[in-house]
Amino acid sequence: MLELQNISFNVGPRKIIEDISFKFEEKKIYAVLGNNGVGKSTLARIIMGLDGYKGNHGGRIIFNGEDITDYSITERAKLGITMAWQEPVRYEGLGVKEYLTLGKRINLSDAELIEILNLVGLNPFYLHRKVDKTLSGGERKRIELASLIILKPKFAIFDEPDSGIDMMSNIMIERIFKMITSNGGSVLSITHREEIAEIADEAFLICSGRIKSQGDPKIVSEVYKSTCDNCAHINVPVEDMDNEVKL
Ligand SMILES: Nc1ncnc2c1ncn2[C@@H]1O[C@H](COP(=O)(O)OP(=O)(O)OP(=O)(O)O)[C@@H](O)[C@H]1O
Repeated sequence: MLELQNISFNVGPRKIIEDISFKFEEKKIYAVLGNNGVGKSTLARIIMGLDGYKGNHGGRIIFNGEDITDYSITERAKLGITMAWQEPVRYEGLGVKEYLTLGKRINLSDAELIEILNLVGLNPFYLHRKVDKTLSGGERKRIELASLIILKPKFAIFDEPDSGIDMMSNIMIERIFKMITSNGGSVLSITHREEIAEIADEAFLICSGRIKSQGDPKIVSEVYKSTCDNCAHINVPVEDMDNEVKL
């Protein structure tokens, strides 16, 4: 469904991502694990086609048989490739209901909207709030999650899905992911938390820009715990690892 072919990404002489290939299948949940600075978010930005991360990774990205390597972020969004952004909510001042239904362009009843608000941990009262500065950061993020679910993405990336949100239980995160897969999408969740990775159907572990382990999330999570805690490879450029340079 979405295939990464030989993706590499350098910043100056430093290799951030080193020849990553991976096939994501339809309606599945994936998790990427890895310590700080190993290249997880960089990979997400490459998939999204963000400025500075498009056309300079040497590989190809294929989505449902279409080569989207040179597509802009907007063209990818039109195909349903999306990301839960860290700095959510763009339309200040709109009512939550208008915001979630894109100004009523998406036809959803109040009952359906309330069900989605409930899924992200907000009570029905929020339907009558405004998307403005009176919302807390966590509330904004939950509303952004609700809007992402409503858009029925084909490929949704969550960078630390619970960041900035208290009381976002694993069960809640799992329900959000499963709602997306039941609508026909796939999920890629970037996380440090093994228990969130274990929600996935398949996980992979990145170490210094390379896939170090992939497969059953419980096994990948074990590899993560046993080899990445206190790892000296955090932020070490790949070429240094190759030369076994000690920090
Ligand atoms: N455009 C860029 N310019 C300079 N350095 C970059 C750029 N993009 C990524 N990096 C560097 O690449 C490395 C990997 O960054 P990335 O954000 O992908 O890490 P991560 O695995 O997501 O880490 P974290 O868990 O801390 O979010 C970091 O050292 C980062 O500073």
